[in-house]
Amino acid sequence: MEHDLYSAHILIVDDEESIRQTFEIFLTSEGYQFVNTVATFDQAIEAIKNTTYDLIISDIVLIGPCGTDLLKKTRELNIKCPVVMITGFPNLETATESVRHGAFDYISKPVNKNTLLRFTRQALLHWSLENKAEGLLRENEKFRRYLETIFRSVSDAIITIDANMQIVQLNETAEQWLKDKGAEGLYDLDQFPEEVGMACLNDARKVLQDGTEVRKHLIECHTADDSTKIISLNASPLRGEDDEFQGVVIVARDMSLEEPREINEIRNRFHGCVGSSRAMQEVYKMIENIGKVDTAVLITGESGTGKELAAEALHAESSRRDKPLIKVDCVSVNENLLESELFGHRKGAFTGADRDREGMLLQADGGTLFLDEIGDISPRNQLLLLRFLQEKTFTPVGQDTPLKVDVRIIAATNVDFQKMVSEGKFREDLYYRLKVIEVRLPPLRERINGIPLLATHFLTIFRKQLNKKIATISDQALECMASYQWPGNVRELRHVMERACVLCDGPMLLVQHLPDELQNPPKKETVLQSSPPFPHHHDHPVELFSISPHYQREDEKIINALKQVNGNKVKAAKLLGVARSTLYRQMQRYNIEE
Ligand SMILES: Nc1ncnc2c1ncn2[C@@H]1O[C@H](COP(=O)(O)OP(=O)(O)OP(=O)(O)O)[C@@H](O)[C@H]1O
Repeated sequence: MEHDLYSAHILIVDDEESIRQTFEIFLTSEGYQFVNTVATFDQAIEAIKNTTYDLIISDIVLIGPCGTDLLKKTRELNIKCPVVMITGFPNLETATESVRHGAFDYISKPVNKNTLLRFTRQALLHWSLENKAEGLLRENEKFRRYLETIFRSVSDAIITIDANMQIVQLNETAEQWLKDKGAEGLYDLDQFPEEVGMACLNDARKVLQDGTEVRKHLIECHTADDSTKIISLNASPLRGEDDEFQGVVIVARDMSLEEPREINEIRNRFHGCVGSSRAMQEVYKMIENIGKVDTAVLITGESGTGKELAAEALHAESSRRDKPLIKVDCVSVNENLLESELFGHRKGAFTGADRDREGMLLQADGGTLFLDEIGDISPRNQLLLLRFLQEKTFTPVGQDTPLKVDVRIIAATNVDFQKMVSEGKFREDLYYRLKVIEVRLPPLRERINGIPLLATHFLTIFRKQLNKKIATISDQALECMASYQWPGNVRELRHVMERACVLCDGPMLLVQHLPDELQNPPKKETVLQSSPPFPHHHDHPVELFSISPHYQREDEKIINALKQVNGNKVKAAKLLGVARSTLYRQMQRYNIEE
């Protein structure tokens, strides 16, 4: 903020040269970088038209039209920056009058340095706060429009009812459900098919009484053409700012339109993503919903969690799917070249620019631009990107006129953005603009239920690639995968599976084919390995190390095997299906005597 104040543009208007000079010196010596001075009303108007000023300081008395005329003219030109008047004693009346006309304040002559600096600072602080408030308003408006788009575009009927059971709002789908349209804009629950109207009324009353939601109320609805529809209703209380009850929102879904998978709800794949964990179901649903709207999206998640795959899925879910998806890895492009890479350049714009170059934004016109590792871009590129998001226009390096394109931006990062913003490394305004919609990809350790499916997916890929006959993965190997922390996430799992497939020559992928760090998970987690790690239903967190009577403890298993073969470790290892080295390690770990 302090820093911004000094880069403000200040215009001094005074017909006395000595005053102009003194004011300019006072301000520039304080650190203000852009101070311009003019002598007359006409010169001031000319200056205002050429430059956007943040503050105008004008003498009331000028040769020709006066300072108050200048004030009025600026307002006519829709310039809202603060105007401070300078006045001599006889003109005090005019000065107070000008404040009534919208001047920020006035200073009486003679003006000393401290007074000038104090007024300048106050006016600029006020202006900066006002701009910030306006920015927030604009953000709010954008968010409102975004919600409205969703409200309009969803295929569920959304009905809002006030505390008197009167409909206050319907979305388009709900309007289509009305059997009798009635007078424009006036709706009643009676206008819906009878069963729907009644169910809405009853659910709304229940919400009103208990103050809690009614979820998945399934009703039959008999239509005019004698078919039966199944409608699922959800009713939630609508509360105002101070939590007081304002009504009920009912979301009704025609289940007969649903694809069977949505009733069943678990999806194992979504575009290129594989994963059945609950966390990934949320991600799929989110991508499906936001694919349809055009807002910028920020994908966050640790390295290797599938951010690029998510961006591809988002593009495929959008109406832009037949247009290009252009990907830029912001860290792999040289910082200085990124600007021309994104925005393009004209021949001769810089040394080495020997011909015009079309930037990625232009290539993505009509489609999507995926900016990977956006946290790493320079402040200048952050600014240019912000401008593009605000205005949808950009200017290639070395060109005067801006170009307009229709491109959706999807950005991804694996760094803690909020921290970068608070450390001043990333622009807050750009951050907020990007994060209106955020898709967070959970790290692999938070979705261990999905590991068997992913591992099998990679097994299928590499088995084919390497021409192997590996049919499956042992439960113990899966247990090791479940208790590992996966710093490299799915990418690391992919590598682990590739390596294991190379090493494995039998029909089953075993613990011995896994890297050491997976075979030896941290001590506390290896005390017991008993129940199978993955229950058949995927939607409950897995209890990895509970004791089950059907499974022997690992140390007992080893002792028994050793007993059976009279302590012969080669034979015992074979019996247990592990490498001899693994057996030695396990014996050490469990303190089993030779
Ligand atoms: N859900 C998934 N299903 C199948 N493969 C996946 C999944 N998630 C990630 N992968 C695979 O893991 C690797 C890394 O994925 P991706 O490049 O999308 O991750 P990222 O989050 O963009 O990584 P980084 O932050 O390092 O750029 C790729 O080979 C990708 O195909």
